[in-house]
Amino acid sequence: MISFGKAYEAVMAERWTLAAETVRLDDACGRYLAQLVVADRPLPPYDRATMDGIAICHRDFRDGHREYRIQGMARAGDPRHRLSGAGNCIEIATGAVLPEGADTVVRYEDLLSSAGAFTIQSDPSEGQSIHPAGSDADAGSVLLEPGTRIGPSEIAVLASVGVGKPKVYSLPAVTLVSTGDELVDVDQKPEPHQIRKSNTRALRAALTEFGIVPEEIHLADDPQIIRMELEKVLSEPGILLLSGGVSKGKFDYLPEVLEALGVRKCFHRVAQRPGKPFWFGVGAGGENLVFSFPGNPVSTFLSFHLYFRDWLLKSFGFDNNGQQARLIAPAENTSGLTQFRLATVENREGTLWAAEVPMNSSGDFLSLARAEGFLCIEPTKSGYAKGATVKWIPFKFK
Ligand SMILES: Nc1nc2c(c(=O)[nH]1)N[C@H]1C(S)=C(S)[C@@H](COP(=O)(O)OP(=O)(O)OC[C@H]3O[C@@H](n4cnc5c(N)ncnc54)[C@H](O)[C@@H]3O)O[C@H]1N2
Ligand code: MOO
Repeated sequence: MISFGKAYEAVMAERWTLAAETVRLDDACGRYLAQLVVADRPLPPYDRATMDGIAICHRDFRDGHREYRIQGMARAGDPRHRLSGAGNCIEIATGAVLPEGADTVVRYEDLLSSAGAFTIQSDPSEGQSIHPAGSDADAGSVLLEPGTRIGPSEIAVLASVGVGKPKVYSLPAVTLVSTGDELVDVDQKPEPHQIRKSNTRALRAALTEFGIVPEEIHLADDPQIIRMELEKVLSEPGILLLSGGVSKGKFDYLPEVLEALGVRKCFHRVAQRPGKPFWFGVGAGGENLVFSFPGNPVSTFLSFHLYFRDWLLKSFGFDNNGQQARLIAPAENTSGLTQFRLATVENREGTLWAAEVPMNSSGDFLSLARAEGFLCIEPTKSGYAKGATVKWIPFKFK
């Protein structure tokens, strides 16, 4: 059995080379950029009016002009207009190009309208209500770095500079494997001695965060079938996420079958609770990583977030190991195992404060729905005072 720290390091040390592919912009949300994105022109590309009103030359105002004759109307989408002659103005819409010869915009609220003219009733400053060309970014400047997670705001940036098919990191092929003769599908009515599969459903849902659509198989508790099915999955590169069948039961065949199929065991059993029987290995040629999670629902769920999610983020270039929370109440852990305890958090002035959520056992998946993440409580003789800072593994995001 190895320590949690060593197990975590061993998983994170596994490198996975991510290829790149292009996707449609509308399919890019949640993916990770594999290219540099630069401004194709200054942003904004022209001096842009930020108010509806009139465009004037401020010198005219300084020279004492208060009434301005309307020379025309600049709408958003019009080519640049030209303002000429002292005491003239051009009406302008928000988003329109500032006319040549104008340097200031005065909003309608500060104007008195009369036939063919506007009178300024405020004291405008030179250059007001203009978003100057290039003030957000110069042409050629870097807007997004490779490794950036593409969210709605990054989509806006990509769209604005004309990247309609961004290059993103390819997603690893993932196969979800459920094991056990007691399991039936969600749409089946379980016999009294059966339960519905929930682990694979939860992991499939968790994978949507990354846009990963996994393959799925179920293995009956039969070593021959397990071997045959896993051999097929291992013949293609990819990640296997298994749940169940790795502890010490008479029907827990996975560790021996995986090794017989040439998957090198990196470790089996971690000094942690839940999740102790976790088995992790690397397939021949390094083309498969096998995360064989303990079957108890909380163990599978925790192990996925603790190991697989951080490993995947690391493959995209992120170190996700730094999240912390402070304990609302004192805690103890003299078990000698790293304990992961369910909790909810409250953000108080930028600091997360965590309150533990009771859990009956690692079979109590209902408790997951009441919590927002796991606290990592390392074993210690001295205990944790109220306010102590510990590692925090969130799985719900407000
Ligand atoms: N003698 C020992 N027994 C056990 C030990 C041990 O160290 N010595 N460890 C215990 C711990 S800790 C855990 S966790 C479990 C893990 O066992 P397995 O990984 O072999 O998992 P299973 O026995 O197949 O299943 C455990 C439990 O979870 C349910 N399960 C499994 N898959 C699903 C699924 N897809 N959806 C919903 N529920 C699932 C399964 O029905 C079992 O109730 O071993 C302890 N035993
Ligand atoms: O991993 Mo087991 O979950 O400690 O119950």
